[in-house]
Formats: sequence, structure tokens, C-alpha cells
Amino acid sequence: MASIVIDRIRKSFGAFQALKEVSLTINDGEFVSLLGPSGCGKTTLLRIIAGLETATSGDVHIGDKSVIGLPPKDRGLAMVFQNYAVFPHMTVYENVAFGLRMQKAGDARVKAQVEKAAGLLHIEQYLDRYPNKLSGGQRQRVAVARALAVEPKVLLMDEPLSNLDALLRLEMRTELKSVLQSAGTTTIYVTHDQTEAMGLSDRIAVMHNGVVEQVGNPVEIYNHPATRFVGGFIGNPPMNFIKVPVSNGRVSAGSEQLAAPKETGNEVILGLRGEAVELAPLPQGLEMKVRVAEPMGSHLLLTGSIHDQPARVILPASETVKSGDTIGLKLDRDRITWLSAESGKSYRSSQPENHLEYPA
Ligand SMILES: Nc1ncnc2c1ncn2[C@@H]1O[C@H](COP(=O)(O)OP(=O)(O)OP(=O)(O)O)[C@@H](O)[C@H]1O
Repeated sequence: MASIVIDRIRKSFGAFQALKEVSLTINDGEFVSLLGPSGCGKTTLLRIIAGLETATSGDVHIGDKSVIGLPPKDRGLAMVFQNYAVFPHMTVYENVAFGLRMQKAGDARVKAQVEKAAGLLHIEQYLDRYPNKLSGGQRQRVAVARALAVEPKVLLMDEPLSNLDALLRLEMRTELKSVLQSAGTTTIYVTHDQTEAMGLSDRIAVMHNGVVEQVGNPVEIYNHPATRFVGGFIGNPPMNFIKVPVSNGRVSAGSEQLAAPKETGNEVILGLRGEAVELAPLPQGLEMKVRVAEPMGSHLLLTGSIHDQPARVILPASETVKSGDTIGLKLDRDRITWLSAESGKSYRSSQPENHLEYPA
């Protein structure tokens, strides 16, 4: 069993609190991304799990035991970091074998494991080469193969694809997902790239200023962000946030009336995904002034304003809206996120703060 329980972890650097109280459970075999902007604490949390950094308080369990106080090598995990250090003076074979040799594995086991990992990462044909004869993507594969060769219970990865160009990155992302799915490794993956997190993860923990703002599967997080920060960070274009007046518990969207959540005051924020709208003839629908219309081939991207607030929506490529037009937008009611005008938190979010569950 290689679940990971992060229990109320705090980390301060002097007076600065890098992690405020982070709790998160990663189930056995699950792929969880820590996603957030630079400086939110992702790497610090990963380093605490790895044993490379000491928490100010809190506990980390891997499997059924606390690993606080254990050195990294005794935690049963493997790591792949951004600067995927492959050893230049060793062949690919010896690079992949490195962790096994450290464990004093016998030659037969080393050979079997190296061949298996090399097969998974499609680097069998390079085993005799030195890393300087490999491309960046191939070296990246060697680093991942080296981590997988020891069959770790837990794999920690920190921006492992960030040194690759865009196309290679996309290719490696798909490979990585397929390899880790078949190996059944519990994985924690640090990234600030939302597309990468969405594509790879079973669940994503969105971090901001040293706290986890939401944990959920990619679709939940995309459709039901718990906070304004999460809705703005995930999605391209980001979610639109339009502050609108509430009157008698209702919000007008042109001739349509929408029932607002009961808890709202005189104002509420409508969180609208750019594609969760349809073109409607005025005066029906919410009025949008289109400043720029960009035909993207697959869709039409419109940038402008709704209620004098910036907005970006996506319509089918076949629509013929032009820059300067004023249009009506019919909203998909099931896809509206209602957020508090004061706190920026979603009303329908059932996510308790510091959500914590221990595996049975
Ligand atoms: N050793 C340290 N001493 C002082 N401050 C630190 C130290 N390590 C990290 N920090 C601070 O803690 C905060 C979180 O850093 P961390 O590296 O975890 O962020 P991150 O989310 O991984 O960002 P990035 O994507 O840029 O790596 C940052 O403000 C950083 O400056």
C-alpha cells in the first residue's frame, strides 16, 4: 500500500510562511498534480514529502507509517526533477541501473529491471550510448527510466518536462501517462502548467499562497472551481467573472431571469466558462460588446465586455460576429459558477478547507 497522507504540514522560512496548513491524501496508484503559480509552495511540499526539507510542523505518511525523520533513501520513493541529471560519464544502461546498483541488486535483477524500464520508455536501442549522444527528450526518458527501474512505490516529479520544446513535451506527456498507468505507481507531479496537470492527473491539488484551494479531478476543477483563483488559473481562456446585481433573489441576463443562490447579498459574481454560452438575438441573453473577434479556425474567440467588465467567449467557427458588434449571450445555466462578491468563493463548493481523509 503506497498511499500518501499529508497531514497539516506547515513550513516557515524565517517569518515567511511558505506552507500554511496543507493536508492532502493521495491514494495508492493515483496520479496527483500539485498545480499553482510560481512561489505557491509546490516544490517545498514535494521536498518535504521526499525528505529533502523539514516541515515546521505536521506529518507525512507513506503507506502505513510516518516518514517524518526518515532520510530520503528510506522512504521508498524515486524522484525526477527539472534538471534531469543523467550522469554523463555512464552509458544509458548504467544510468538506468544506478538506483538498483545503490540497492546492491544482483546482475540478473539489474539486467531484467533495466530492460523492462528501457522497454517502457522506448530507449532499448540507446542502452550502450552515452548521454551526450542523445536528444533532450531521450535524456528525459533515461531519467524517468532510472526512477522506474527500482519499481518505487512512490514517484515524485518536479516539472520534469519543462526543459523540452513544446512538441516533445506533448509527446512525453502522453508517454508518461501511459507508462505510469501500466506501472500503477503512486505519483505526485509538480507543475505550473495547467494543461499538463489536466492531461496527466487523476486529481489536481490547486495551490495558492501556501494553501491548497481545491482538490478534485480535472473536470470537476474546470467546471466547478471552488474559488475565483482556481477558475482564473485553470482554462484557456480563463473563466470570466462578471459582478452583477441581485434583485429579489434574481439576476437578469437580458430577458432571462436566473435564480441566484439564497446566500447572496445585493451582488454576486457570475463565473462563466467562455464556451458555456450560445449566441442569442438581442434583447435576449446577456449583452456583450465585442471589441475584437478572432476566427481561430476551430472556433471564434471574442474579447470584449459584459456589464463593463472584461469578458472572453468562444463561439462555433461558423458564427459571423465581427469586431465592434454587440451581441446577446444565452448562458448554459448548469455551467454557471456562482461566487460570493465578497470572498470570491463558490456557493456550491462543498469542499471543506483543509480537507483530509485517511485511507481505510
Ligand atoms: N530555502 C528557502 N529560504 C527562504 N525562502 C524559501 C526557500 N525555499 C523556498 N522559499 C520561498 O517559499 C515560497 C515557495 O517556494 P516553492 O519553491 O515551494 O514555490 P513553487 O510553487 O515550487 O514555485 P516555482 O514554480 O517557482 O518553483 C517562495 O516564496 C520561495 O521564495
